[in-house]
Amino acid sequence: MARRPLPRILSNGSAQLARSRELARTAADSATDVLHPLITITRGLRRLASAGRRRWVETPKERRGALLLSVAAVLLGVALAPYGPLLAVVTLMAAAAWHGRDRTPAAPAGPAPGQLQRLKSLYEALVPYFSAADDPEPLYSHGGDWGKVFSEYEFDGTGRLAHLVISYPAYFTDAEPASRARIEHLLGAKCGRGREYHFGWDEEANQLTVRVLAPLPTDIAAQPFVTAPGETVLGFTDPTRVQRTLPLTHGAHGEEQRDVPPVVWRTGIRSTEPHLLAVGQPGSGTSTLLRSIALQALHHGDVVIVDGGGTGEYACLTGRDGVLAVECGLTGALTSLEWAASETERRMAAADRAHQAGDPPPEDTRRPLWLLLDRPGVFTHLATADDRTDPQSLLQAPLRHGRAANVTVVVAEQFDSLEALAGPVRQHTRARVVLGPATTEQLETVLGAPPHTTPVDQMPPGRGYARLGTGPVHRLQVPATPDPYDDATSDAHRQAVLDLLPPRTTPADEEPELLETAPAELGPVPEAVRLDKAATEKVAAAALVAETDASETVPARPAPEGTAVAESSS
Ligand SMILES: Nc1ncnc2c1ncn2[C@@H]1O[C@H](COP(=O)(O)OP(=O)(O)OP(=O)(O)O)[C@@H](O)[C@H]1O
Repeated sequence: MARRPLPRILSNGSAQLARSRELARTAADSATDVLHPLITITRGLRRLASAGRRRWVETPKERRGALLLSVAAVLLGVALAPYGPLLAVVTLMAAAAWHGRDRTPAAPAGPAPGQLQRLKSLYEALVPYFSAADDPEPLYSHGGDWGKVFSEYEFDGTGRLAHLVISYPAYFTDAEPASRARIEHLLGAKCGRGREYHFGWDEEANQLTVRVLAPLPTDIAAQPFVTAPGETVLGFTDPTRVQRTLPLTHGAHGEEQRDVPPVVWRTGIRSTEPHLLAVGQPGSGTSTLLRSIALQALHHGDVVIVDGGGTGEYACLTGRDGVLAVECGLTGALTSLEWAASETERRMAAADRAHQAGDPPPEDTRRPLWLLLDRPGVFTHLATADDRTDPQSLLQAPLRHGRAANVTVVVAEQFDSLEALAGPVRQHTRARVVLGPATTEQLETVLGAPPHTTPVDQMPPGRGYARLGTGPVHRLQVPATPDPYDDATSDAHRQAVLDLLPPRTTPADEEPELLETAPAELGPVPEAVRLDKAATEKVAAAALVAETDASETVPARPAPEGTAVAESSS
């Protein structure tokens, strides 16, 4: 069947439309030019008329007669004088043209004097970095033309630069992090401290775009986030790199709503960063991050918490549905992690058997299990002193096989104990978070790349950076998820956390005896899934390992020690 051509209006309609639009615009511009004097005179007449009306209204009633008489006398004089009416019309038109002129002040043609001074001094500061002695046509030279290199600039209400596009010579080594860092440091200082700047290097066009970033919101408290299973919200960031937004409530009583771009971490079978490491100075908010992750994880999975800090920051989770253990001592930590290691192996073996039989993985291998370790370095030191097993050595199986077995490991550690982290922990935690104040070197060591933003002078708690695998470095603000048992916690935040806690399944006073059982929906609790501090699980796990011959599913190959953190995340 022959194809019929489209009607001309459809085939080249958009070109015609554009042409007609252009014609209409030209006609409108010409008409405005021609009619401009008429428009001015009309506007002037209107202004004169309203001035006359105002004068009439302001004149006291007893004097209005005299005023009317004098106007009539003037009109009569004009009418009788030779060329009077003509002269009167010309005078009126001239007065209307004068009063009708456009009085909006013309926009300044360039920067204001203060702004000009800022641009000039910024240009001068960049000269040593962007010039070379043997450059025959230097783009930057002392006393040179700043207009050639600052193609766009914008100032904020306080007169400080808010946006700037800088051209630089092609020979500048913009691929070298050290060269970039020098320029970014200089611009951060010259454009005004106390703000965060984003630097966009366009290596192809030899252009650097500097943007001032708004502070991240600190008023977002813990709340149910609209995410899919397997997604965890680490915190919030700015919209420059993240397209997705989450609808959130905020404000003192959660009365306001807004959409905020989140940093979402995906875990489970398809995750490329199945485990996370969070690092910070003391008090930077890493425990809060772990609490926030635990509350989200409990929607779909079970959680084991090992708290090396020992300050009881996770007490609110003890005995809750899905919380298998909250351990603050070395013995308990070892017991729980031994169980977690054997549970990982059990899941692997069960899934393997199902694969070989051509069946889907059994239900009890699919429920996510989360191992949250806060400051495991403390237990490592204790174990070394007492010549006992390092709890971190028990993480090998969960770290190596966690993705397939639906076991996720999250470790929080302080900067000064980073060397206490075992090799496998550094190697397998490819999702990274740094909270609180940190030097560029520290950020690079943990994240594997420097952030494209300048550091903040005053870091609020829970502020930092996140990087998932080899992705971009995001600014991060963790939602406020404080310990509800802390006296310093505000009522609104306490209530927000309490609302998210699952119901208690174990009376608190039974905790020391029996920590937790597996959730009811898994059916009868298999021996290996019971976490009983009286060491029942050790026996059960040992029996299970013997039964499934774990050496087949979990290679006993020791993890490479001493892997640099930077290497593992880049
Ligand atoms: N995202 C956040 N929003 C608001 N406040 C926070 C946030 N994160 C932490 N804080 C507050 O900062 C303080 C320290 O937090 P947190 O205990 O989590 O820090 P930490 O890094 O675990 O320190 P430490 O190991 O010394 O306990 C707490 O008072 C906490 O409420």
